[in-house]
Amino acid sequence: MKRIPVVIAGCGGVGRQLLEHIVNCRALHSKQGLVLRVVGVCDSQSMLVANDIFTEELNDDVLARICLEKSRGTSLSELNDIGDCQVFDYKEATMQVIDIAGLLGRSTGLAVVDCTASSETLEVLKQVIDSGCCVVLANKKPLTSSMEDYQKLTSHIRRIRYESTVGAGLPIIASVTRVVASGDSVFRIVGSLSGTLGYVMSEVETGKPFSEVVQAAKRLGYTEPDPRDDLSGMDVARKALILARLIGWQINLDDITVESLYPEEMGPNSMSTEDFLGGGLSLVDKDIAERVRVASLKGNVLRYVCLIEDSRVQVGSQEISKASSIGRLRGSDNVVEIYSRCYKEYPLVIQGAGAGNDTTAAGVLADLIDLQDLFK
Ligand SMILES: NC(=O)C1=CN([C@@H]2O[C@H](COP(=O)(O)OP(=O)(O)OC[C@H]3O[C@@H](n4cnc5c(N)ncnc54)[C@H](OP(=O)(O)O)[C@@H]3O)[C@@H](O)[C@H]2O)C=CC1
Ligand SMILES: N[C@@H](CC=O)C(=O)O
Repeated sequence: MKRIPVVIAGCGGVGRQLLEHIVNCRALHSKQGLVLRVVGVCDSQSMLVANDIFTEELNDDVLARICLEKSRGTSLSELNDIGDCQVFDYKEATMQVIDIAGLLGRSTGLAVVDCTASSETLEVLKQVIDSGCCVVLANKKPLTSSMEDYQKLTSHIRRIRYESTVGAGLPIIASVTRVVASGDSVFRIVGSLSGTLGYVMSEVETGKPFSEVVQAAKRLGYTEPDPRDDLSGMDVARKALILARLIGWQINLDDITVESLYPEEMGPNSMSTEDFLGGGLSLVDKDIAERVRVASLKGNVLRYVCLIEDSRVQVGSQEISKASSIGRLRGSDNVVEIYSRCYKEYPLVIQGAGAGNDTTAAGVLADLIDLQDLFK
């Protein structure tokens, strides 16, 4: 039986769902000769680590308790009674992950999974890669920092997987990677890459207020922790940057033209997420409803589109024909069209659920399993 040690950073919607998938897939993985050993779990304040990372793991009862307590808003630092593991504060946690990577990198190997929405994990992840260990990301921020950081993280390309950063569980990164690896050159990528904005745009068409459907998208687990990351277009810009870098473009986030759906004075420096959702956002309702109405008079719909073409990346709202592949999208579905030498006239098209904890965590789990050959 191959035993894969795993540390999971982040036990919010995606991280908890990943823990549940791991436990629910025990029998399936066992048939495949695999065991995923969760040796550590972190939140923003602390980390739980198995007493002996070589021989022990956080057992399934402990993982279930973590999921339950985190869903109630409890911090991991309060779970001192959980048994058979140690609790570290945030500063120690960072060192713990680096130490575990150092120790297991020389023996069995280790996979560190980033299910946070934080930029702070980048430095640790670079060290994890340096230690010979693997990284799996749902978090886009480490890959959308400087070009230098990106190159460092992807310097051992077999050790990193990040399928869920673009299109959640959809095989977009895998497909683009295969196209590029075959020497086929991608010259255009166009799509709708936000589950939140896809859902919001298709729901406002039915007459619901924008502010109401944004709140629903948050409840459904589609949005980023602060939905302004979605509504500002920055989350789509990050996905676009990941794709552009994957096809070989050496660009940064500030090279991308991004349209925000709310005014700058409602940004995170001016109001809390609660105030934004609770009041600020409704000020945008009228404007969006009017844009939807005008588009509809022409047989069009409003969609938030990502375009990578001619050395330019732009993301923003567009009036688009109802009959087009993007115009037909409903709910949180994403669609992406990839044009290349081999897919010149008729693009390679990938479509399906593009957000949600279940599909995102499933994508992360599939990435983990994909790394199995690197473990002893
Ligand atoms: N939801 C979706 O549909 C998709 C999400 N993703 C990505 O998945 C990631 C997670 O999303 P989601 O689960 O919804 O987010 P949540 O806000 O629900 O959870 C984030 C978790 O990360 C923890 N955390 C924050 N900072 C740190 C840190 N520095 N070190 C360790 N842990 C930290 C938080 O801790 P605490 O509990 O203490 O606050 C929390 O447990 C995001 O990057 C998102 O973009 C990607 C594709 C789709
Ligand atoms: N907030 C994102 C989640 C996936 O990356 C989205 O809505 O697409």
